[in-house]
Amino acid sequence: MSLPFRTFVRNFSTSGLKKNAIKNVTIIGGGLMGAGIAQVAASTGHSVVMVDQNTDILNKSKANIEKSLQRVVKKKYAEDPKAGEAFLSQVLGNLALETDAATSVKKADLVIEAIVENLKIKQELFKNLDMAAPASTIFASNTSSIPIKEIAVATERADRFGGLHYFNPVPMMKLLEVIRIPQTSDETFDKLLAFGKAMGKVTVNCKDTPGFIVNRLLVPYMMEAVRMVERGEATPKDVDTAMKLGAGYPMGPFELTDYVGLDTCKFIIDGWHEKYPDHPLFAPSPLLNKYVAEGKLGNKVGEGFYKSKK
Ligand SMILES: CCCCCCCCCCCCC[C@H](O)CC(=O)SCCNC(=O)CCNC(=O)[C@H](O)C(C)(C)COP(=O)(O)OP(=O)(O)OC[C@H]1O[C@@H](n2cnc3c(N)ncnc32)[C@H](O)[C@@H]1OP(=O)(O)O
Ligand SMILES: NC(=O)c1ccc[n+]([C@@H]2O[C@H](COP(=O)([O-])OP(=O)(O)OC[C@H]3O[C@@H](n4cnc5c(N)ncnc54)[C@H](O)[C@@H]3O)[C@@H](O)[C@H]2O)c1
Repeated sequence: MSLPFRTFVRNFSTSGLKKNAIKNVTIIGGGLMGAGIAQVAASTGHSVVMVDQNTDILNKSKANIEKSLQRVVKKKYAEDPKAGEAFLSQVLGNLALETDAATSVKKADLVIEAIVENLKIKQELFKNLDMAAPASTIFASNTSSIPIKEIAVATERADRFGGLHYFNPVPMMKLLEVIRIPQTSDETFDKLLAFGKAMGKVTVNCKDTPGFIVNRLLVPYMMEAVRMVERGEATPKDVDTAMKLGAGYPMGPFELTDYVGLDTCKFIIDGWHEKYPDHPLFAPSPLLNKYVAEGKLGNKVGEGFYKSKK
């Protein structure tokens, strides 16, 4: 539907930039995903506030961002180290750290939640943010598996709520799944799509169905991998080798689980098992549960199915 001319003109400032474009972004959760989202948003000219529970965690998140940025600079500015330094300081200049979520959203155009994969904790967070953020602020969750509508119900802004599902590692994975619920307004959805593109992502439009698109296909594949090992039919190493050399995947399922985090994987499966108790696919995995119980959560703690290289 084409915009009336006067609306078209109103939406553009004299500089030609879209006047209502998302500029100020708050990321709640500075873990694997939140730090990556903050890094890419700051690298693409957005003003970013990254929030986590304490300054120790935030300092570790920032250190991870700097490590990742060094890898980007080494590749992108190999011929011009000075430009690389300028890029690095510009990106870090776009990034602020905050432990108080309510303060962090005062000027936010968009809030992206990337905290633990737990519905009640996400709902509690958004309920509090709903009271602190301006009415115009859009809320989005980076959840892997929880229905966006079940998170949005904790707020009074379902029309300004959507899903932005990024992929790990965010600086390298081009895809962004943009999810709308029935109440998401066209304006909100358009802004989320435009923001994804402004971050350099290729967006796909998703309905609020279990696993959206990628995880709907990825979870069955990865769960069958772990059942194969539980049945004694193959080792994790051979399954990974087979999928890399036989199917051309950059990582096998067990390497990927270490990369994603065994805790997050367990949260996903436990959530779907609770919702669909009779579905055999989501029956808990004794092997995955054993590793999580032993604290072997993957690369982020140095060991999962494998001991981490780096
Ligand atoms: C099996 C047990 C059962 C488990 C149950 C499962 C149930 C739940 C499962 C669902 C989980 C869903 C999670 C989520 O919702 C959805 C996802 O995110 S799924 C994950 C998607 N991502 C992938 O599949 C990643 C696949 N891997 C890759 O693409 C590549 O391996 C890589 C990560 C890009 C790394 O590249 P490689 O070439 O392999 O290796 P290098 O590490 O040497 O990197 C090369 C080069 O790339 C640049 N680079 C790499 N990483 C970064 C980074 N983080 N930041 C910046 N730059 C990076 C860099 O230039 C590297 O060169 P170097 O610096 O090493 O010189
Ligand atoms: N790990 C992946 O590959 C991946 C990919 C896509 C989406 N996701 C989703 O992203 C979300 C985060 O996953 P992750 O892997 O980054 O987890 P993570 O454990 O690495 O990070 C979660 C962060 O949230 C913080 N946190 C928890 N509760 C908080 C609160 N109330 N306020 C502020 N910060 C809080 C934690 O301190 C931690 O730093 C989950 O919903 C997950 O399903 C994960």
